[in-house]
Formats: sequence, structure tokens, C-alpha cells
Amino acid sequence: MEENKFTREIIDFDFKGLGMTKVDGLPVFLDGGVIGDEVEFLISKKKKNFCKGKIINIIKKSKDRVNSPCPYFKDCGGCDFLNYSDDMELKWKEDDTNKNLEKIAGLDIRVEEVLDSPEKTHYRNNMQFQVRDGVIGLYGKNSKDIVAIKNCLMQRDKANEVLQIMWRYKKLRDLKRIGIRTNYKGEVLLILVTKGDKVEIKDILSDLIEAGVKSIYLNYNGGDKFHYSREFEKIYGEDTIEEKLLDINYKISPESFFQINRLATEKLYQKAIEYLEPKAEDKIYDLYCGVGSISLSVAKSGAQVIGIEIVDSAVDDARINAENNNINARFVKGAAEEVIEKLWEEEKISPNKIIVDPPRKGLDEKLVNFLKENPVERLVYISCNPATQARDLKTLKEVYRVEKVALVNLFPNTAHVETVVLMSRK
Ligand SMILES: C[S@@+](CC[C@H](N)C(=O)[O-])C[C@H]1O[C@@H](n2cnc3c(N)ncnc32)[C@H](O)[C@@H]1O
Repeated sequence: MEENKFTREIIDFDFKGLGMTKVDGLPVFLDGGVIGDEVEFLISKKKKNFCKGKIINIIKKSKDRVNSPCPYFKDCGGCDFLNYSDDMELKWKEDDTNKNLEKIAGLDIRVEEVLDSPEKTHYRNNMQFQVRDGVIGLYGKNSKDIVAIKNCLMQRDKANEVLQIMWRYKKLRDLKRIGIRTNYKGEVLLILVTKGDKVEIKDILSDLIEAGVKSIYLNYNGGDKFHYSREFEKIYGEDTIEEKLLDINYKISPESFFQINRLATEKLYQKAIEYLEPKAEDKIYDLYCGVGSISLSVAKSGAQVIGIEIVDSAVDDARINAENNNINARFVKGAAEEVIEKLWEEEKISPNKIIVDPPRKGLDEKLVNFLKENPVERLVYISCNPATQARDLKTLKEVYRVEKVALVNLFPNTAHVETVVLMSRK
């Protein structure tokens, strides 16, 4: 490359949704480039196998380019696809999942169905904002700089109301992070993260209550690895917040995992249940069960269900949720890869079906090996990271036939993808 300035068409996206073109055969990644755009750009970083560049002019706009409705989009790292048409976003997600199936898992199967989210904005029921030097915001694109945010298009209106009250809080500098969880009724659970100092919120409490805040927790967290530490202290209101999925009510503690897009989650669970085909005579394990939302939806069929989850308070919530909804299911605390082995031995009948829904890192290797050595009739694998799922499928395909793959757009406007895979014993 002799000169630093180039004009090219964007021909692909990378795994994070960055536009990609080529110069002398080398991929160049360009933030904000949409497939079909003709752009003028400068190369800003040159590595052995790829380059990064900065678009200085869009010469011809792609037919799939739309104007972002969010004023923070250019700088904020929260969303990837706000300047892409919905069709293009779904196509990218489908192509990316198919690439993982082919290249990582070595499978011929392709995504059979794409289920879109009923809401494209204001769908998030849970967000964490960073606080630095009295500024509330989200991390910038590919950086840890804070972009000040006063209103986020992805979270519910109630959460934005609470965000704006927090901006008026005089001791904002004492906070490190703010978590806002909302429910379908417009109620809010607020988490204020501090490094260890006591936080006094008298001056904003009545405004927060008026805005729908039902519960406030402090979380003492000196580190940066996780949003929250395990140390929560309730300083106002209810212990939990209530959510609803497929006509089942859930109590959720501040630290419990709950899917962030309620309506799209209903589609995801319906698809997973369709794949699992639960029957009254089945014995089913729900591994990585959180507050028991899949377990309880499946147990409605009359099947005998056991949920396994590592976060103690989520299991406590799951047990209460089963009781409150009058649904019969058992929940066990511990790591799925450890508990499954013990249960298998303790219980007289081993399960004939298993559903797994691990975090982004995928299944523990020990669990993959256990599932391989003890194959069940049906295995349904829900994932929020198609790459680690494909890695696990590569091993599981030795004993399971991969029958179907569906994609659910659980995180619209971001490069995150949710997939559900049906496997049956060979
Ligand atoms: C993606 S969430 C799924 C939760 C639930 N299935 C749902 O739909 O709400 C993953 C869950 O796995 C739990 N988890 C993480 N590692 C685990 C492990 N080794 N064993 C059991 N659960 C684990 C997390 O606490 C979290 O609740």
C-alpha cells in the first residue's frame, strides 16, 4: 500500500458488525461501514493479517444504510447495527451463525428459522451504566472511555426516567456503576455500585419512588471484572422484582440472571420447548437454569424437571417461583458439570432429555464429555454465543445428530445472537 487513503466498497462484516473491505488482499475493518457503501477511508492501524481504518467520506450509500435514531450511536459501544436496515441485520446474524456451524463445528446444517424480536427498541429490562468522575454512561466503541448517556433507546422509558434522576444526584462521584432493572409493569429495581463507601440517597429517594422504583440495593465492588460483586445490601423496598414469561410469574433478585428481552424470550422458549417435545412421562434436566424460567415452562407439560444452577440466590428464587406458580419442579444448587454426575448416580432413572443454556463461554469441557459418554434421547442447546456453541457441537456431533438450528433476535441492533439447536442421539 503506497498511499494511506483509499476508496472501496464495503463487502462484508466482521464478527462484531464492523464493515470490511480489502486492500491488496488484506482485510480492512471500518467502523460504521455498511455492506454496499462506497467509502473513502484512511488506514489507521496495520497488522500482519488485517488493517483498521477510519471512514472519512461515504461516496455512495448502501441501499441497506439507514439513519441511526440514536444521537450517541457514533461514539457509544452499546449498539452495532443502528445504521443497518433490519433485513441486513438479520441476514448478518444468520450468515454469521451459518459460518460458525460450517467452520467451527464442521456441520452441513444451516439455520432453519429466524425469529425476529417483536420490539426493536426499548426492549431491555436490565442495563448497567458506568459512572466516572460524576458522569453516567456506557463504554465507547472499542474503548473504556465513558460516553455520557442521558437516555438510552434500548431500555424501557421507566428506566430512562430513573437514569435522569440519577444524573441529578449530588453525590454521583461516590458511585462506580448503576444497574437499572425494570419489569413488564414498569417497576424498577435499582442497584448502586460503590467501591465501599456508604451511599446516602435521601435527596433523590422520593423522586425515585415516584418514578416507580420498588427496590434499591447497594453493591460493594472494588474490582472491574464483574458489574457486581456478591455483596448486596438492600437499602429500600422489596427484596425482588417480578417478571412474567409465558404466563408464569418470576421473582428476581438483584444478582439473578434473567433474559433481557421479554417478548423475544417467549419466542425463544416456545421454540426450545417445541424442539424438546416434553411429555408427562419424560424426565428432563434444565442445566444453567437461572431463576427456573425454562424449567417451569417445560414442567407445565407434566414432565419431571430438575433445574441446576450455580448462583445460590437464583436457585432460591427458582424454588419460590415454582411454589408461587404451583408448578412442580426440583432445583439443585451447584455447577452443572459437577451436579449432573452426582444426580445421575443418586437418581434411579436418568433423564431422557436435557436442555442447556450456558453463559457466553459455553459448556464446561467436563460436561461436554459427560453428555458424550451418556447420550440422551434429545438434547436442546440454547446459546448466546454461536462460536462457543459451535465448538461444543464439534464434539457432541460424534454421538448426537444435529437436527435443527433456529436463531432468535434477542438483542436487536447489536451483534449479539441467540441460537437454539436440537440434537438427537444417533
Ligand atoms: C444464559 S443464563 C441462562 C439462565 C436461564 N436458562 C434463563 O433462560 O433465564 C446462564 C446461567 O448459567 C449460570 N451458570 C454459570 N455457570 C454455571 C455452571 N457452571 N453451572 C450451572 N450454572 C451456571 C448463570 O448463573 C446463569 O444463571
